Amino acid sequence: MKETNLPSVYSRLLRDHKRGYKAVAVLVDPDKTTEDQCDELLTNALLHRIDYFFVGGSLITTDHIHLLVERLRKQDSIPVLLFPGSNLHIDPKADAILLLSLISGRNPELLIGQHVAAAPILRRSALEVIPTGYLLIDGGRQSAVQYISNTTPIPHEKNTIAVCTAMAGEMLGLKLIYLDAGSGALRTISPSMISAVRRSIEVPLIVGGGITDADTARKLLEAGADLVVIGNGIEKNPELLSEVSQKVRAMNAALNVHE
Ligand SMILES: CC(C)=CCC/C(C)=C/CC/C(C)=C/CC/C(C)=C/COP(=O)(O)OP(=O)(O)O
Ligand SMILES: O=P(O)(O)OC[C@@H](O)CO
Ligand SMILES: [Mg+2]
Repeated sequence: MKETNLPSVYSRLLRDHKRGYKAVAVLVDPDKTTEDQCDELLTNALLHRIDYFFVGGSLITTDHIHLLVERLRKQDSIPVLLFPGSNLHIDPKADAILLLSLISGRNPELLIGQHVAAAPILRRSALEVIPTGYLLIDGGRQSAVQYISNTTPIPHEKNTIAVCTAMAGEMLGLKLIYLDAGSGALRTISPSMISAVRRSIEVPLIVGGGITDADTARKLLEAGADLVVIGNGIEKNPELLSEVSQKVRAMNAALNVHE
């Protein structure tokens, strides 16, 4: 791992969860981001004090994930986390990897199979591995993850299924729960599902999919998410980054929780 003054990524997530700090991650899709766009995004993210970069996609067809990770890691304050669609998306230069297990689905390859193949590579790397229970929730249209993973998302309004799945993931030892409505979702995860899951687990909770305005980000964080992830929304409207950051910083200030 790079020499840095930051605590490890997971201890930062856990500490922030315990003190009620609300955070924002920008999802960088290697297929949709040129090197110039990446530099611009980095400048913007530093200016507006975004908390994390997630790098990944369900399918990556270009080969510059390594270049992007390298560029994003030219700074020390925003950790770069791999958000992999498969075990082909491992870059040893990132700070950490969300080792996703797709626990809402019943595809053994994405529950444990790919992890077996990835294990020796991860062990040899200096990447911080964060075991993550990944739940795909219906977001109103078929997402890339749903198609690629060949799994059925949890229905939008079935909070109990999401709660029991998240609890089982936590009991199995997963250190984060990620509720994803899918990239470009027409509707985000509902605040009621977020609060129900929040009340049932102790580990930090990540929520993403279909967030296109700052007020929605605020509502999902208020419902109990610790961290919201935004990809398409910022790709389509770069101003959203500063809007969300302002809103979330105001929330943290009102809660008297400091960066
Ligand atoms: C064992 C390792 C290293 C990896 C396995 C990873 C697993 C189990 C993944 C689960 C399912 C999956 C395909 C998740 C991908 C999540 C992701 C990176 C989504 C980002 O959005 P896209 O789906 O690429 O959206 P766009 O269509 O907007 O590009
Ligand atoms: O691109 P969006 O819709 O913001 O989704 C982000 C992420 O949660 C998808 O896996
Ligand atoms: Mg993608």
